[in-house]
Amino acid sequence: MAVAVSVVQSFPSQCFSGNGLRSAIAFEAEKGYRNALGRRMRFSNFVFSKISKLCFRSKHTFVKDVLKEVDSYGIASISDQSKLLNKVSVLMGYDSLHNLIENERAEKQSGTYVKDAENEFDVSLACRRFPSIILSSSPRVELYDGTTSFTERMLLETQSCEGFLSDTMGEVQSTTLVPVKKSYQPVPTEESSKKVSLESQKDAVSVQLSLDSSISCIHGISKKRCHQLENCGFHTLRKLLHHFPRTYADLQNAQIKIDDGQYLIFIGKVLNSRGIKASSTFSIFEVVVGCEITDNESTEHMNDFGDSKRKKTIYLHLKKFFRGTRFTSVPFLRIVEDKHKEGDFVCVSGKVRTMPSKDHYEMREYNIDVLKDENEASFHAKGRPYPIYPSKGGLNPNFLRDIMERVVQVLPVNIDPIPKNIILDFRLLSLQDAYTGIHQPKSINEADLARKRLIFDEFFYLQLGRLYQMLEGLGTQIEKDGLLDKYRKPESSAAYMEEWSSLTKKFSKTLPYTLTPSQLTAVSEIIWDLRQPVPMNRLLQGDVGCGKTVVAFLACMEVIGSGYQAAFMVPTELLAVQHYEHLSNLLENMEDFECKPSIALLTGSTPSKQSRIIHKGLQTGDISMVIGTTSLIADKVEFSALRIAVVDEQQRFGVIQRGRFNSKLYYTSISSRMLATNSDVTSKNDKHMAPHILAMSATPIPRTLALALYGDMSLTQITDLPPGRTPVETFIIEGNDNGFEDVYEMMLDELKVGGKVYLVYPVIEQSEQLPQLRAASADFEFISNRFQGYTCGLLHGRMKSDEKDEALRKFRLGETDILLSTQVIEIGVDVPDASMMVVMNADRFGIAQLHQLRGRVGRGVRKSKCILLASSVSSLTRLKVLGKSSDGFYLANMDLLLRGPGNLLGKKQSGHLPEFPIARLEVDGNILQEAHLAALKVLGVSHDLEQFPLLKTELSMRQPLSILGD
Ligand SMILES: Nc1ncnc2c1ncn2[C@@H]1O[C@H](COP(=O)(O)OP(=O)(O)OP(=O)(O)O)[C@@H](O)[C@H]1O
Repeated sequence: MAVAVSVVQSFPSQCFSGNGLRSAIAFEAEKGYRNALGRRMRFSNFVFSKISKLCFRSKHTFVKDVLKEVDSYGIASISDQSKLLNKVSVLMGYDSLHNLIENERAEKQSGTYVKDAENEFDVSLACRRFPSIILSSSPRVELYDGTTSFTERMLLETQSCEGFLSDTMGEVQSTTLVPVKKSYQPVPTEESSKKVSLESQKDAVSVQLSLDSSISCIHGISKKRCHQLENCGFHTLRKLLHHFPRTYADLQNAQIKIDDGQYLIFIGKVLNSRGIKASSTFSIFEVVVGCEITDNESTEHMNDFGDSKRKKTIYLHLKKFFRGTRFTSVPFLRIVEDKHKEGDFVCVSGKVRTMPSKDHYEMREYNIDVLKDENEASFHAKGRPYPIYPSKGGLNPNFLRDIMERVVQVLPVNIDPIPKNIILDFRLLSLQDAYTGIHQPKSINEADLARKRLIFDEFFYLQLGRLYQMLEGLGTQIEKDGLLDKYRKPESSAAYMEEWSSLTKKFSKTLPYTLTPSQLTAVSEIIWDLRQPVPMNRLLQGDVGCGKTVVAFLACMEVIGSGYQAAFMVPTELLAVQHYEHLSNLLENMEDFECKPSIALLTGSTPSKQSRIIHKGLQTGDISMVIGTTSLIADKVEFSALRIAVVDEQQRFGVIQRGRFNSKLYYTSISSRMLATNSDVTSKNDKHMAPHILAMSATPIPRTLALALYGDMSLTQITDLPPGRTPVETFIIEGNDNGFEDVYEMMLDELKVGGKVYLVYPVIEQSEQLPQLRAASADFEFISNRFQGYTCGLLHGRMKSDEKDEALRKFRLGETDILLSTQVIEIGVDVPDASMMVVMNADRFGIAQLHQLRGRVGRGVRKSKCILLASSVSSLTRLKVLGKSSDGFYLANMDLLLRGPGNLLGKKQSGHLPEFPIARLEVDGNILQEAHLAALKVLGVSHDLEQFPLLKTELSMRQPLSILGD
């Protein structure tokens, strides 16, 4: 008997459910036995092949025995043949051979017979054939004769309903992880069955299960389901568990008015339950729950006692559908019926669907909890968050919820790689609790805590990985400790350095203005960093026009003063030329001719002969500083001693491009060529070192984002603007006929008093697809005619670089009064006396982008204005934020919140932003900071993570370690 028991459990009927086999057996039993030997042999071969093909554990003793018997079927006696067919029928989920034959007949007669795998019974058809129980109008459907056969009892012994019920739409495939019960036990109640199976699973699996175990080890999952999950990319438990709920339905306690599709929670009594065998492979389970609901708000129907609450009873029809012959067996249907007995007090939550009969509602996605007594109701009535998963590959949401529940229940406790003290210090949930809390929360608070822990993990491993790689690149323990210290206290990581090199001092004297306090602090911080034994990796941020360029120039002078070289990389040729001219002008004013550094401009448009000369000069060290575009990082550009690389508008470059400078190493022992310096930059050790990197960002990046993008960068911020700047007056106007007329009037007024106007367009040419967009080229003639007596210029990305330079030069020199441009001027263009900007179709630009554009005016002492023309009334609201604030950090934060990091950073940069499946940078900044601290803490204890092998493994699982900058 024990053998039979284990077999029933281990070899699900699904393996034998093909109608072909059933028909063959039915035919053989009815017509066969007396068949000719050859025919019987053919039948036995057929059965043999079916069983061996379908049964995944054909080595099991019982199956081996069955196969042996099948093999000798052709020569067996009639009674043995009959016994064997009976055995195979039972294995197929039928009560007996007789039952199999009946089913075959019934299905053929009812016309529901479909060949083999096509035997899919339509749910709606089944529902029509077996309408819901409408109390008092239809009696309880009795489908069974009430006798429980021996085989049924066997099934009762070996299967708790739980396995079946949770795999609502699939058949069960047992795994070795579940212990087989050897002796008869009473049918367990729901509570006890759950407990026993959970504990035993846990014990059994804890040794073997890990987050990266295959999903096939989930108890009771069918092969079909397994494939389905794998096709959706859920190959491991981790992958599956990381399919997080999109949201949680806020289960409301049901009120008098119930709308279709609402997620509600009800307390009520089971009035009826039934299991229906709709076909040989399809069954329906229905529970009817009667709930009394009150209307707390209504005061209309006062009763005799002055009770203002209206009450009524509604009926919930909870339905589940099962596919597979095993689920149509009498014992199974009995068990599911008995799970919810008449009179049971239950709490039901889920999505309601209205039914044609008044006050009757159907629920197909639901949770049901049997309550001990009425006292428990108040606890449940508070509502449990109901996870709603993002759809994936057409997976049934109920199935997803069920499978998550099962996985969560068997997760071992010891899966957490993060050390216990970090968990305690940062008040985190354990990983196991976090997975439970996110998929099966008892309250929203629990879901929040779980979410926090999982977000923490996303950030933590990112920070840990980055810091780990940086530490690996450093030689000594002191350097490593120094680096960690630096990141531990970012605010005090740079000391104020008053002592500048003589070249830096001389250069600062050539400036036509005095540096603002914030510029001074920034220069000093950078100079301090330049003198550290580790390469600097610093991000210089500041609002538009705050004067970052000069700070970077001063940093370059500091290294040039000690005999090293500097490179200044910008994203456009326009900007390279502008910076080159700016620096050349400043250097011209320098009195001491002797120490004047030689500078060069290298862009894609530099003639090749001149490029060769520049390459040579950089190689020999004759050129101290080069300004250029990405041509600077070309392999053929070799430096004699590159000590600092400034990357302006660094968000326009990828990590790889920035990282390329790291390969341009220099030897720290190089002798100082500029003897005038008294700085102490050079180290005594003769070793090579990567250059210092000073990145500059014009789009202020919120601290959170900066940390996520460049967790390895120190931050310097310029917080004030040069004196004399008046805030740009911003107008937000709807771009209709009247709006344009007003704007043209304002432009005329500005031009009359000698102002210069930028007109910014979203596109160069008019497009048929987007006729509402104003185009720069198309408008040129119109604007020229409209503003006769004033000259117009055109600037856009499709022009040749010398044409662009020329257009900008003319505008700067006042040869043109109006510059029609696209967003090419957004970055870095500096024409201090430009006093007005009009942005057409301003809603096409992001808030941070508009702030950048607006920053092109108001860069001098002239009072400036910026007019944002909205394409429609609806877009006015979003733009109004620019009218209210001129703080770039605030606006960047707003943009981050409104449009997310991808849009704020632009395509290129956001491509380098790691993916965070659950975290949202715009709101989870504080968790990122904590994760950063935690990573520092861990690495502080063990630089190479040798003391935390689990963390190291997890880290390499999550992000294969790669060399920085590549
Ligand atoms: N301390 C200062 N006092 C007066 N003017 C200054 C000062 N510092 C810089 N400037 C001037 O302010 C203008 C803007 O400076 P700069 O181009 O360096 O700004 P930026 O921060 O790079 O701005 P953007 O991000 O818009 O490119 C320049 O014309 C520069 O000469």
